Amino acid sequence: MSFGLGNLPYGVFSRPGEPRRVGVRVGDHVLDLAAALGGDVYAAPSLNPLLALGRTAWQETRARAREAAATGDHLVPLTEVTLHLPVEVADYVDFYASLEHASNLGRIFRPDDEPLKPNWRHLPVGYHGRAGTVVVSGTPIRRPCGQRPSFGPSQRLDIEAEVGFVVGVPTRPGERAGAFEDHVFGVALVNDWSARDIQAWEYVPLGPFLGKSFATSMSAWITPLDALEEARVEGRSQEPEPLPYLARQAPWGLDLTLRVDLNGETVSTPSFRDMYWTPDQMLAHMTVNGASLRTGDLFASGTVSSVGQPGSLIELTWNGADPVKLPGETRTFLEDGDTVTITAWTSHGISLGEVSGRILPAT
Ligand SMILES: O=C(O)/C=C/C(=O)CC(=O)CC(=O)O
Ligand SMILES: [Ca+2]
Ligand SMILES: [Mg+2]
Repeated sequence: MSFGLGNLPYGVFSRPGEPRRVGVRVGDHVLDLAAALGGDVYAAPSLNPLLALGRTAWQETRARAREAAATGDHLVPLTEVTLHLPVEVADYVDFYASLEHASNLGRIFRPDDEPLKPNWRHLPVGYHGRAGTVVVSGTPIRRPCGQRPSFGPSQRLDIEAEVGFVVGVPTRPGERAGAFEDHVFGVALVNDWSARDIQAWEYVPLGPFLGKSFATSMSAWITPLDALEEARVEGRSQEPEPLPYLARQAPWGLDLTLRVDLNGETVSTPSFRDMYWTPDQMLAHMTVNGASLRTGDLFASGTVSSVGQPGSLIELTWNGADPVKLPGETRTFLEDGDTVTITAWTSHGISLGEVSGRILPAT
């Protein structure tokens, strides 16, 4: 069964006319944690109070949720609930950790330069995104307007299939993060919607801004790290060897296969296993300067692209030169009414749920 007792991801749900509360997905049901376990932490409208409690409490909650799920009580059919943004997102950071994606985008955006800038193999390159525009899967996405450079609706609206990491335990200013599993609660699927025409014009020299800040979608379900134990793998080998603060202390590569569906047709199946930088290295890098973490921080891997299986349309269609074929039509970039759904699985059958969104016309 999908979403069996080895999975048990967390989300926030409501029944009609009732307040939001924390739930755990069990098959096609939501386990109402406040009803099953009692406690204010689960009656909250976001996972943040639970996130702040730390690893021992996360593991206790998981063990108790598994027992409760097995009894069959307090299970609400998914069809009777609305799912909400699971996390009150504090800060949002987006990395650029796929060698294939970074090389492809370099070739497309900067054809006269080396595809990878000299820093790329020395640190996980990233930028700060806009936490306030992170939306839950299923939220419609309005096509953005902006300078392309003439003003108007984006004509190159794209997706980025990513894996996101939700921070539970914060750090104080000046303090570096400790072990990955002591800070990171779990994993989400992310679609970092990107207006390539706006991006290409605005990004020099400071990086992405309005081309990516209009909306970022995340899955309704956050998979706890403990559900991914069997998917952990050594990261890809790195040359040159990273500085000591970036040294991997434990295997935090993840054997996940993503699937990108455009209007119901699978267009790519990138592997997260092939990422160059692993999420523990991203966390270490993000805090090495003393920048503090907050409960609810979300950091995403950057586009997950592997050889022949890119996580964006700009790569898949080579900037529109080579359209993808769908039944009875083709696509370069997204059209109004298109729906993109990203799913992911471990090789052991743990599902990371989905992140989905449909494009609405510009206003
Ligand atoms: O190479 C560039 O100038 C831009 C790259 C991106 O758009 C990628 C980005 O947002 C980070 C990522 O998703 O990997
Ligand atoms: Ca991105
Ligand atoms: Mg975004």
